[in-house]
Amino acid sequence: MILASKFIDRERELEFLKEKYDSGAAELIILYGRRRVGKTYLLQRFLSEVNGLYLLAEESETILEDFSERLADYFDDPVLRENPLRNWRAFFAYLAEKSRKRLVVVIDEVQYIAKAHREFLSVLQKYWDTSLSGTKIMLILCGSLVSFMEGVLSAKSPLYGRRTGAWKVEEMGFFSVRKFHPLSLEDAVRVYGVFGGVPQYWADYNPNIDFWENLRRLLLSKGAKYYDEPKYLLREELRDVSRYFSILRAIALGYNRFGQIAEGARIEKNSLGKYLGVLQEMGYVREEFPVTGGRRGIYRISDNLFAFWFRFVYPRKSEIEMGFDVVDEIKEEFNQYLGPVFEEVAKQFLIELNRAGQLPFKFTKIGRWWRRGEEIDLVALNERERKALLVEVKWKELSEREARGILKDLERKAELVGLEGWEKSYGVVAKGVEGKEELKEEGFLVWDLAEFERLI
Ligand SMILES: Nc1ncnc2c1ncn2[C@@H]1O[C@H](COP(=O)(O)OP(=O)(O)OP(=O)(O)O)[C@@H](O)[C@H]1O
Repeated sequence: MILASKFIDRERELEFLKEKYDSGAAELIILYGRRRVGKTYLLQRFLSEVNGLYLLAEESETILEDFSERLADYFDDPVLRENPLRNWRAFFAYLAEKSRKRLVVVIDEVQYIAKAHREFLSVLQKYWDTSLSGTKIMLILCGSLVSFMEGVLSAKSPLYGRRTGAWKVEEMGFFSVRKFHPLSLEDAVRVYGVFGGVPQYWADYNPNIDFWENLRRLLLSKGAKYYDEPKYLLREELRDVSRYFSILRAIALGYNRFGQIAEGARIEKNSLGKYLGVLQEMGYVREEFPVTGGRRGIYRISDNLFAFWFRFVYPRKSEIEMGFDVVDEIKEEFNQYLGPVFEEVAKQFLIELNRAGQLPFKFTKIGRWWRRGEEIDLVALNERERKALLVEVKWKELSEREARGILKDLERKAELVGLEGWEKSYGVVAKGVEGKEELKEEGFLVWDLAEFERLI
């Protein structure tokens, strides 16, 4: 694979890999994460720095023959070329033999091997214990089936206790994916709302054409590359997706509490927990609690593409199939959809400011707060210093009057949070805020998109 010149972020991941490399000792690393999140790209980048062997398992009957060929090429071994490895024992024995010096071997899409060759992991375990662990190999197993990979990490797996490191590659944050294209911040928020922090989608986004035209081409027409993406991703991991579909659809429509979801998705309460657990493990759903604590959380779709798709695409599939353009219909609700998306972006923004020491105090916790119909978009706390920052987030241009109204209401709501005796600061984040400077002079914190721009 040829690396495009632009490589964005992933510093912590690269550092993790390099540290393991520098140990010089045998390392068995598990690297995993959602499809299209950039695992292969990261590993290719790492390999371009340290040199090593990249083996991609394909869904084929001839994985071992293919790997033999790759090994024969890499080590320029004519004997191996003539006599391909016959089983996984021979494969690991060969790697052990070659690992007297530091040798990095990446096996990508490892789930395909484990599916076709059930003995793969236990043979690896045996060879790890008897020989590989005493060599200088750095073996990286990479996979995109999150449920499978978490199984590999679990106590029941043959590799339990052997692995020397594991890393789940997560989506990128807004301020990272933003670097893909020179978009206005407003457009970047819209793209983030649809594609989240998944690099592959951003790489496919064309900044030279209009946002909605991009969606038509990538998502909103039959046969488009991501037209059926969530269905495809779920089907890869799960046998029967229908119940998961109902649950995701219910959450996307705004049924967030456990009981509401059961009702909306028409699923018995006593089996809903299991399904939600699986969706959480795969990273498509998360449970959120008020920042000040609470036993009962609300559920949200944590993958923006899923949130967008289940809200806007799935219910319009028959229109799209018939070739209708659904953009105008989606436009009507899209701004409202972006509300929570912008809250998430604002949260990441505050985290960046916090890291840079640009807030009145360092917070150690941030999240939403709600109780009995009242809610505050972002509450950042330092419990030891008893300091709190309370922030409302609005995806719109605010007049000074509106901003004042919001801040006043925030002061009222702050009384309900239970922060008596705490030092409190109040703030607002919006697309734009009229009278920003006056409000700041009065001690409020005010950020708009122009301030975001300064951070980047
Ligand atoms: N750090 C990055 N910087 C710039 N572009 C990236 C980065 N990571 C990923 N990409 C883009 O996203 C694409 C998909 O990444 P990659 O193939 O590594 O994903 P993956 O997690 O291996 O996916 P899959 O599991 O579906 O194979 C890359 O081809 C590249 O265009």
